[in-house]
Amino acid sequence: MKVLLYNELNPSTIPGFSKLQQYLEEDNFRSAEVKKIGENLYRAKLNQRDRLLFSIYRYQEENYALILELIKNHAYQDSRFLRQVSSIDEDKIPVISKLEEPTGKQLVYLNPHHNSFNLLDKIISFDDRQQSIYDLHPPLIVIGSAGSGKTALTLEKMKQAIGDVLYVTQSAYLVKNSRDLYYAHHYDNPDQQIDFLSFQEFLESVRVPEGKPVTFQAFQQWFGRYRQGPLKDAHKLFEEFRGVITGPATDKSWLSREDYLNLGVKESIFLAEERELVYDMFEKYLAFLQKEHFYDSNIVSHQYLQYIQPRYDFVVVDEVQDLTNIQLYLIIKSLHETQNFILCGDSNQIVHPNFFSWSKVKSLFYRQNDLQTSDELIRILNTNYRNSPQVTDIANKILKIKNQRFGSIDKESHYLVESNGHNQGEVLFLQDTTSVRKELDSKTRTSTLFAIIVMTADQKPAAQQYFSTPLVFTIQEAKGLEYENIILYNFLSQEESRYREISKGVTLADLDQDIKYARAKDKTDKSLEVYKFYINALYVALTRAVKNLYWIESNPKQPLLDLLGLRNAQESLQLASQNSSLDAWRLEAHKLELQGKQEQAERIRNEILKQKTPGWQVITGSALAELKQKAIEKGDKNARMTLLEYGLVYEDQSIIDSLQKAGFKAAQHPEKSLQLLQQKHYSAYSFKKPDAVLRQVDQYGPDFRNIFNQTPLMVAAWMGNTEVIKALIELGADTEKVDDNGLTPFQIALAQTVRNESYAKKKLADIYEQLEPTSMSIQVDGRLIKLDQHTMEFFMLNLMIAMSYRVMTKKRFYRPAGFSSQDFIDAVQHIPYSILPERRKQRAYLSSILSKNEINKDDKYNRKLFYRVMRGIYVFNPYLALKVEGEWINIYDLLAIDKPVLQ
Ligand SMILES: Nc1ncnc2c1ncn2[C@@H]1O[C@H](COP(=O)(O)OP(=O)(O)OP(=O)(O)O)[C@@H](O)[C@H]1O
Repeated sequence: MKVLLYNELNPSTIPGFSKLQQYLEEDNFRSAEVKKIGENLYRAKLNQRDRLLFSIYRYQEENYALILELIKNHAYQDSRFLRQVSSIDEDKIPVISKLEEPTGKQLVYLNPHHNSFNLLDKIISFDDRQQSIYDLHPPLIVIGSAGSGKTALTLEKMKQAIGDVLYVTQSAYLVKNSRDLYYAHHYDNPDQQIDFLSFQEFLESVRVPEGKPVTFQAFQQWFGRYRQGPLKDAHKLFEEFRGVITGPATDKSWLSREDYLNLGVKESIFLAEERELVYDMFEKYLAFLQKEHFYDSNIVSHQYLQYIQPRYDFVVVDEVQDLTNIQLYLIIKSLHETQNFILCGDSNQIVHPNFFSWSKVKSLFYRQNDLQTSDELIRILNTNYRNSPQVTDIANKILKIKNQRFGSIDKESHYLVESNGHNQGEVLFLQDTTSVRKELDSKTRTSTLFAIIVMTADQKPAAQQYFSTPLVFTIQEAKGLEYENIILYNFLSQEESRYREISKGVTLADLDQDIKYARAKDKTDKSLEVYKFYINALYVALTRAVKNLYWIESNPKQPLLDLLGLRNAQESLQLASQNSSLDAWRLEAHKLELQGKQEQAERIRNEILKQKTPGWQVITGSALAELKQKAIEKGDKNARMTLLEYGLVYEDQSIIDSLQKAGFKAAQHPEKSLQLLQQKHYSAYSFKKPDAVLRQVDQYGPDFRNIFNQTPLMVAAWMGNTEVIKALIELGADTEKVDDNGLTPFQIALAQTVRNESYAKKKLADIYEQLEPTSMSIQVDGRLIKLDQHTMEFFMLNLMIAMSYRVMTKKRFYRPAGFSSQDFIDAVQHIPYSILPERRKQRAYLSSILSKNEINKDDKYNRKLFYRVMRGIYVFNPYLALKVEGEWINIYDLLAIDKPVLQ
């Protein structure tokens, strides 16, 4: 077999590597002393002490050994790839003499010219073009179609950066995805400090703006009042405000009326005669923002130019085409050295007319600095790793038509795409007949692998009339999604005249030629921007299909379809029935929710999962106040029992005390009552098998609240039920919800760890990673800081929250109450090595984190988490706020503990 090396490894630092390499190449497993120690994980022996860890993959009928890691001195516990394997007794594992059969693990692509590979969530071998970009120094602009590896490449490139690094993009979903890819397989780089932020978070990290960001939904609601006027299209107006009036200028918050009226025909989506009215509306919009406490991120970006300080050594901006000039400008201002950036994006994917062009981006940078010439700055990726060649072929034809008809928007936006071809599929062109619709609907309605895309929200009802799947998207919603199969429903027939206009004058012979850089044929065409939207929309819609495209049109005889080679529409089709499990649907709902696609997620929950709202009353807020009154003042026995249970669940001593005082007997024996409580309410969580809990989840969804306002994940964490936790996480249970004590499931598990040695030793290692949120958003000095899960500050803050109730209560007689290093030492003593290595449990280390993050300490990385009340005693910074379920809340209010007064 061939041997490839992970790019982070240096063979010259691996003792005896060449000998071992030779053994592996000769398939001589015996001499290499290969042993299988995990799922597709093998170790080979370098010498008495050191081991090499590798995986075996196949590519084009050949086996490859992919060397992942050097294990020094038997220290398997430090391995990035073996975290879940608690201990390895090498002597008990037999040596494999040869590889028995093909491993079945296939690589998508392998570059024959390289003997190393990169790794994110999966193995990546860069193609030549990717590799050449990977080898370049910033500044760089990476342009490429959807699925060409822009994100993968830039993330790998980011690993080379040193110092303070920012990854920023518009979509919060993409941020989370990229962060998870970056740290996949426990990647760790001590030379960098990275912020993964959405643009909104980036703004908040400069200063948390007052109010909430204005959303299209809020805008649309407000605009509804003006529907009677001549301007009818809320979306178009919103785009004009954001993309034209507030977005482009960097020297003012918005264009004056005069500037706006004087814009050229290609700089606005409204006709000259409409602009007065548009500007009138814009002024009303400004008043609306102020009155309703919304903010427009463009306007705020401009205001923030006065506050922004250089603080990053390296910046990556992903999907840059979704940002406006002023937003990008603000980001650049956060760099110490202007050239240390990578931008990536794809202007063919713009489905809102924001007048983005690469030349504008370039000129923004040139104004900043004398950067290199444009050709050096921009690199284009053109192999597509996502779509089938059949889909890519149609996508390329669309790019050619766009180029022929409108010329190149700029030199950088015209390129064709090659398919990597590992996914084969087909494009089916269908007539919009009853039989086609029925066949498609009946065979795909319960499949998560089929989605329908229409152009606008107005067209959704027509599609929904015939297709009952919840997965119906407008083009705006479909951006960034991908499905194995896409159904395009009357995409052209609904807008026939526009698409006729788009294909006007383009001939089949034109499409035979290669794409070339050219100006538009008709330079005075006023509607270029509008048409660009339609052609981009089509491009985005069909490139959502990973494999197959089902293209249905009521009028299949259209010039554009002709050009695409779609001529004889089938009037019927036969499909095999496609069904997805309920679990697959649950995951789909979860994924869509994370991406902000509430409508489809709700429909899945209501129509497919048939989730119900629980019939019981949840005790929280006013219901708790009523219960207290009924129990204590009115002496109602049932109420007393329920209140006692509530008090026990939340360890609320004041409730238990008051019930004792009121003479309620059960309150005299809390231990016994706790046992009874568990039997009564948590029996489903006491079985190893998760079935009983999952039956409830089937009914109410994974995040329903029980009567004590706990989600299933909180209870499972409390009980330490590993299997239930795993099952819930697989179904997408939310790790960031909080209970009435303000604790997340992760903090509940930490609290149990502190109080229970066996929980710490036996349970925690299995559930820790599942429960741990990827980050925690805190606000200090009016700025957002995102504490990533792998920082010690994240751990200490969560632990302190988990202990707060007990420590603050236990010590309430000592003044002042607070945490000492000893509290932390006690708390972490039984935590397994895989979670917290010994060096991080040392007093000196724990004290250093406390003191480094004390509000008055002068340290660049001071997160100002703690306030020192006296020597060695710390409490939370009284001004610290946490983002809980989207809202900022002061930590003392969240945990309902007394706030200290600052000296
Ligand atoms: N050389 C490669 N070998 C194998 N897989 C690759 C390679 N390059 C990229 N991929 C894979 O292709 C998929 C698409 O890559 P990525 O998400 O980085 O594309 P993108 O250009 O950022 O797409 P989009 O614009 O849709 O976000 C990913 O799963 C990535 O791992």
